[in-house]
Amino acid sequence: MSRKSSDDYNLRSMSNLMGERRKRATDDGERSLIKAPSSASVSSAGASAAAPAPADLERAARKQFQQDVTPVFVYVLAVFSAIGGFLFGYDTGVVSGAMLLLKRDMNISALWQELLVSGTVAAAAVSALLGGCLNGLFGRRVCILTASFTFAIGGIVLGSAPNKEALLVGRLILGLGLGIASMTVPVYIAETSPPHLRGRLVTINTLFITAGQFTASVIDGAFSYMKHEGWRYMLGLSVIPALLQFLGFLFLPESPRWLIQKGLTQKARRVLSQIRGNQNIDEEYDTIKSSIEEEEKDCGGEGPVIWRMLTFPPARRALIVGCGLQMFQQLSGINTVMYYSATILQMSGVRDDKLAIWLVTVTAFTNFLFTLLGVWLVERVGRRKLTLGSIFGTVLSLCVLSVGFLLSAQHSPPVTLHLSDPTTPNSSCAAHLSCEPCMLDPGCGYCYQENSTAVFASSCVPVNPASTERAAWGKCSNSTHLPDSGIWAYNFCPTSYSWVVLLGLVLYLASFAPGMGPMPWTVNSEIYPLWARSTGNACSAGVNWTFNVLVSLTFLHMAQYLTYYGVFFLYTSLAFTGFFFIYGCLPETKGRRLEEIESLFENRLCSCGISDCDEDRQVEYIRVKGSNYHLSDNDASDVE
Ligand SMILES: O[C@H]1[C@H](O)[C@@H](O)[C@H](O)[C@@H](O)[C@H]1O
Repeated sequence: MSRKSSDDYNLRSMSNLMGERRKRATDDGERSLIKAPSSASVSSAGASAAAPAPADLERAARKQFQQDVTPVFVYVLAVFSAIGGFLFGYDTGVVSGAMLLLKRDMNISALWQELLVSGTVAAAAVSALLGGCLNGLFGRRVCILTASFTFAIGGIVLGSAPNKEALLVGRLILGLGLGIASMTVPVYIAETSPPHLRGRLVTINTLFITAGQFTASVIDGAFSYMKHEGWRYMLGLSVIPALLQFLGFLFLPESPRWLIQKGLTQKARRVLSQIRGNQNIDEEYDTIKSSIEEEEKDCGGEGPVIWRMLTFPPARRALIVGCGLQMFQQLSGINTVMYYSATILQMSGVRDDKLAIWLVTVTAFTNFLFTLLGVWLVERVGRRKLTLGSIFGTVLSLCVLSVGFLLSAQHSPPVTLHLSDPTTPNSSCAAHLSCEPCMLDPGCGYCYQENSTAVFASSCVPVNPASTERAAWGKCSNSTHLPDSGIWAYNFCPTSYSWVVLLGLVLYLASFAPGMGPMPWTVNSEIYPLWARSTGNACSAGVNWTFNVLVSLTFLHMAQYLTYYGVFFLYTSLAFTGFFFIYGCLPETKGRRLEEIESLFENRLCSCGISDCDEDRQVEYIRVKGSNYHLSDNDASDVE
């Protein structure tokens, strides 16, 4: 029934619109569009020479339809929801700067640092998975309220933490909020947006993630000047946006789709008309309702949702696409690149720590700017082309980064003075012959002086157990840089090829941020049928967080065995594999109603089969299935 009613809805809407359109066609371009038939359409429709092409009619009608349905409230919902994205970016980004101060104030060991950073991400992975059940049971609004409340509590615990144990508790609480927010917000935005804006509004959530990361880097920079306790402000400030979102959501409505699914139809009707402003919502409401009823009959049988998804081919294909996208997003190394951008900048000759912190702000801002480009592009070029173009650029820029690291390693400066270690005689540092192996050894660092000749012999010396910012002994052990002391390079090597790495970094952000950054979230919010949406998003968000923690935790260890360029070549090959996955599996979802998208995954060709997935084939497929805006020959005369 729903396919039929969905067609009726689309045809009726467009017929009405076309009628009105003719009356008030003032725009010359569009008037000629309606009047001028294409030869192809004439022959295909078998109509007279003056008849408009169905595709042209559809395009004009769709454009008008879209202009008619964009009330401001839709943007208000999206922005308040996307504060969840802001907190995601802020809380994951701020910790690197806070850690520098915490190391000083609380003398935190390397293990505890790792726990404080990765504990949050690991907790997010678990709570994203649990978030699926919570969403199904209590709805999107309650989940967003819970997440913002959790963020606020986490921020308060962190800001007032008396010791490292309390810090860990605060970071774990934050992680719980992060997981729920990351899977709920895109779903809520997608379910409340009109189809023609859905991609853009969901992508705003990722824009807010990058805005949160940028703000975190600014706050890190500003509070790094505080002698003591600056970390309290850095970690505690997230309470403000969390409370803002909490208060906002006390007044914002539940997703109408969830309400209909739960049988709360009167309320759903009220909410839908509130969201759509003064539009007539009858047809949209009927279409959603009948699709949900049909889905309920046709959703893979009995048992837990995840089991039904795995055994029902269209839902299983959607799940593979959704989780695959999130996995390849993280395997492309975004968080390693962001996290190590300070190191990359130090390689390029930035020696001043404070300046390096501020330059990280520039990296974060670049990420934000290019995500903004993604917001602009997503409804113009569509999800598929944007993601493919983005991952292709990401592969190329990862190649540039890897070559930069390779050249730097091959021209690594030598160790000219091999000192025997007075305090730790068994240290491996004395054995390293050049900076590269010395820097990759976690126990050692390279001590040198810029442009020095033999006067200042460069050496590989053990790191100070209390702080990686100094050597255990020798010229680089002094924190107050004396005129004859050296430069301490703990995780980088001086190189004249740093410009290649810097170029790679800029290209990477420019390619990754518009597509691979936001599209996995956007696509996941729209590809699952309603009965599987919470679970599908929970799984894919869980995959995102799991690979996030895996990639960040393994980077340094892998670099020890594979070197920096080895690891970046590995990311290159993983991203290259991702390109083929996306090429073969990702259908175009632009402009379709959520209820139509499921049918894209009924087609084996266009979802994880052979790579033949171009838009024309999809359009044809859906036309044959009779579930799209496309007009058949008869429909064209209806519109006339
Ligand atoms: O989409 C986001 C975004 O690209 C962020 O910059 C990144 O840190 C996240 O891990 C990712 O999920």
